[in-house]
Amino acid sequence: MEEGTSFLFSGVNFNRKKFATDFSRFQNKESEKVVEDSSLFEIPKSEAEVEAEKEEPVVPVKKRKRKGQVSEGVEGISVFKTSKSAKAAKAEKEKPGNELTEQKKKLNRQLERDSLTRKKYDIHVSGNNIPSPLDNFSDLTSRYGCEPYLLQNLAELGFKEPTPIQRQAIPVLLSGRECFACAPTGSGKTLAFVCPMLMKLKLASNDGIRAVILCPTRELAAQTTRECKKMAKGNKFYIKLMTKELARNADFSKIRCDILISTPLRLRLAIQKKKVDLSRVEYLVLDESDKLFELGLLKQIDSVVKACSNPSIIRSLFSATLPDFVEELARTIMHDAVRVIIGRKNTASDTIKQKLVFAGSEEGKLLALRQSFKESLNPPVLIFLQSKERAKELYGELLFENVRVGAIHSDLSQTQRENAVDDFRAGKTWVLIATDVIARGMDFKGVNCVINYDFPDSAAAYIHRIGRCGRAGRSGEAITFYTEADIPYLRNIANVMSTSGCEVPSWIMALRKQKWKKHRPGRESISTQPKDEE
Ligand SMILES: Nc1ncnc2c1ncn2[C@@H]1O[C@H](COP(=O)(O)OP(=O)(O)OP(=O)(O)O)[C@@H](O)[C@H]1O
Repeated sequence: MEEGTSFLFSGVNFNRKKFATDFSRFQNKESEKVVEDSSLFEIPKSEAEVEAEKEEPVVPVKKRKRKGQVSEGVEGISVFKTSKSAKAAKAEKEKPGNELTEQKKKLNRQLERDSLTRKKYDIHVSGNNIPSPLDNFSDLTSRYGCEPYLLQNLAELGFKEPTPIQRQAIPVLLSGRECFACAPTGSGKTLAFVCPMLMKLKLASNDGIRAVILCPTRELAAQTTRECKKMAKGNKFYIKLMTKELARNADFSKIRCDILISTPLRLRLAIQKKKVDLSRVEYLVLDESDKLFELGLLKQIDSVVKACSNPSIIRSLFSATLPDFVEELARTIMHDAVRVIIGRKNTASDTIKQKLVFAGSEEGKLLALRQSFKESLNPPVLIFLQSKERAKELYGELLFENVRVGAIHSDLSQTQRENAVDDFRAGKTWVLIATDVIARGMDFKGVNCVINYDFPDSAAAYIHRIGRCGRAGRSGEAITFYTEADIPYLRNIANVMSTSGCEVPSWIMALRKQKWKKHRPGRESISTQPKDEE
């Protein structure tokens, strides 16, 4: 099917042989018509159906049994029905009664422990037979045979304890389950998908690309590549970042590559040129998945997912914001996926102090910014604007102040963009003026303050922008300027603020909630020049 007309993931083949038992079950049900092309779509079950299934003995089919799959951790009583073959269940029945009771008791104790751990770390899960969360990183060895190099790298990075998303998402992925995960910004999602990936791949091989990570921007792809390399230190994996040059000219059949990290556009280009074979990919991650599922990127994602045709692939979606439509879309393509949510969905990190400031006008914003710099400039500071034109204007205004300022937006060359990020990371610049190009995923250590000079164009954009500070448990401050034009959308941001425990004036909470389409009002240019001189 040509990409232009395909619906997302419709190119993934239904493996009838592999799912023969399931398929025959569908065929037997007169009430359910199976449409061949939609076989991968998971139709949500009604409560009655779920209840009925509880009563019936479940056909013991293991759909995605993989080597080394561990199922010691379970969610709900269904484990007695689903995780054992009929033969094993019969044998178990024949065991002396007390042994069976002991096993059940043990299992129940484990379930209780899992549930307490999840409660403690605010982990919310749904799905069948969910593996137990990790108590600590050494569980990776005792439960999954993790190689020492990985634990050593974790220790060298100073990671003593897994973060909540790591506690649950790592065992899910290691058990061969697909997963969609939502956890706050700066909560360690990268390691949550990189660690199981390295453990699954075990060693470098000549088999071609076995893992793909897709990121929405080049900067994030480059950062993820660096993180992967850090975690893989001591193992000889070939980890490649898809550059423009590689996407255009490289023949991947001639390049050793175990793990490929790319933006969707570049990978699609390589696929179209038939220079990359993704049929052996065992592990696919869509990072910042809600961004990837936005209209502009959907076609590119579609072609990548189709090209990853290995039927036993494990796909996972990670983001700090997971709108319902992405979940719904994901459900239709993922098989027996586990959903892992940390805290409440679509909330900001609670370590960020958030503030709304009425700036009145564009001129007011500039005055407020200068004032705040004068009173307390606490670098590093990130300032977000709604367009590259406005980012350039503000850069021009601040350049001659006594502040070391940098800028990043899509009009800069690749090298200039890299330099802007590197200089900010190295502390050469104190203030980085940016568009949303770095709003997601970028991990700048120790950003103290994020200023939304221009009001964000969605609640998700707000959460990601301010999430550049307050990472990995550190505190941070987020200031959002607003003008009259932004007032209709204030309530949406106020909701995010109050959910994460920040105070919001009651008049804002009393505003009507708006259905929010992208909000990018025309704004006066940023300038201190009196208007008649312009
Ligand atoms: N177990 C851990 N202990 C301490 N720090 C950790 C741990 N895991 C990750 N980190 C650190 O936390 C920071 C944030 O991690 P990461 O960039 O993966 O966050 P994220 O959840 O992907 O954020 P975003 O939603 O913004 O993409 C990084 O600096 C990372 O090194």
